[in-house]
Amino acid sequence: MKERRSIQKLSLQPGMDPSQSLKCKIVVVGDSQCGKTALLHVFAKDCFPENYVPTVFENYTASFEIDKQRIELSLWDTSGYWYVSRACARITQERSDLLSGGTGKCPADRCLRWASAGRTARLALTFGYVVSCLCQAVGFQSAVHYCLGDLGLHASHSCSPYYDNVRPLSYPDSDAVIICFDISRPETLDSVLKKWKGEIQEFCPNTKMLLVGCKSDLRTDLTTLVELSNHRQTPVSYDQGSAMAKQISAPYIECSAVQSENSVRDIFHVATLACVNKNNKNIKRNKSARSTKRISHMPSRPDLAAVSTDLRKDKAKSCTVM
Ligand SMILES: Nc1nc2c(ncn2[C@@H]2O[C@H](COP(=O)(O)OP(=O)(O)OP(=O)(O)O)[C@@H](O)[C@H]2O)c(=O)[nH]1
Repeated sequence: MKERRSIQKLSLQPGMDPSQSLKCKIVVVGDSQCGKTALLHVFAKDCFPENYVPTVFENYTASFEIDKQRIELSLWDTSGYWYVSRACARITQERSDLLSGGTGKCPADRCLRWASAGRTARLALTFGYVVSCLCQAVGFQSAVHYCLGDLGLHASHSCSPYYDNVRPLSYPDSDAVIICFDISRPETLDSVLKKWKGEIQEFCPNTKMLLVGCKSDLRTDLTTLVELSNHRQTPVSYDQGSAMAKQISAPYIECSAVQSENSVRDIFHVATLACVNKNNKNIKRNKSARSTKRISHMPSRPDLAAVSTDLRKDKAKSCTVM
């Protein structure tokens, strides 16, 4: 796991004691290719990643300064591949006809053979390739719909792929979880209820959630609009995102990692505030042992409580949240 550090834009105030800095752990989840890595990269590294590389795990560090208080952020990027083995198993079982003629020479056929052999982790990495082969057979939208379909409704942990076993390792001791979806792919918003809310409630039920609509620039992108309208779809509206956020009792924020660094900063600003407020509440509960199912140690951080009120004021100044 690589560690990246950035404090470029976030300097300590003169005279401030660095030992006073607070620590927050923020985990970022969401469907594959919805924009998690770009979000983190823009915030922590100040640049938009040019090439898409599927994430297994990445760990970033950055620091934030709010109202003269320095806050060290530990940022965890996770894999969005959760439906891979289900999708591929389903393709294997039901739709091998789509790939008929495959004698082992067709790459998709080989991928499916891997699936049959149970090499789901490896298969996950080639999932995009399977979809692209399906695209050739049945067209893009059908392939995507087929692979995503209503899998989430039926997904259970007993048949979850490799990444579903690995991702929960990120959750312990998290102060906030950012659930991302892609504004240009409505099905990724559906996954918030089908997948992410449940997973977070299982592994860290007391952790604050934030819902983030990524790629807001694509809401008005002509190609995106045409492609979606061909399938009688539209980009996710602000109101739809906001309604989902209400359902999961989370703040809602949108951003474009490609167009607006400020929108990305706002997200981490709000996430940091959520962490601080959460710890403040924990302290008020008299450091109660109401920790999560799999979190055995949640350090008490009285210093977080001290700045909580100021940070709330700061939030009001610079962020627009629900
Ligand atoms: N137009 C636009 N494209 C974006 C934005 N953010 C990310 N992308 C693109 O979306 C694709 C996926 O981005 P990632 O950040 O790697 O997605 P991810 O959620 O980390 O994906 P996994 O690692 O598979 O879970 C890449 O091709 C990015 O260039 C954005 O704000 N606007």
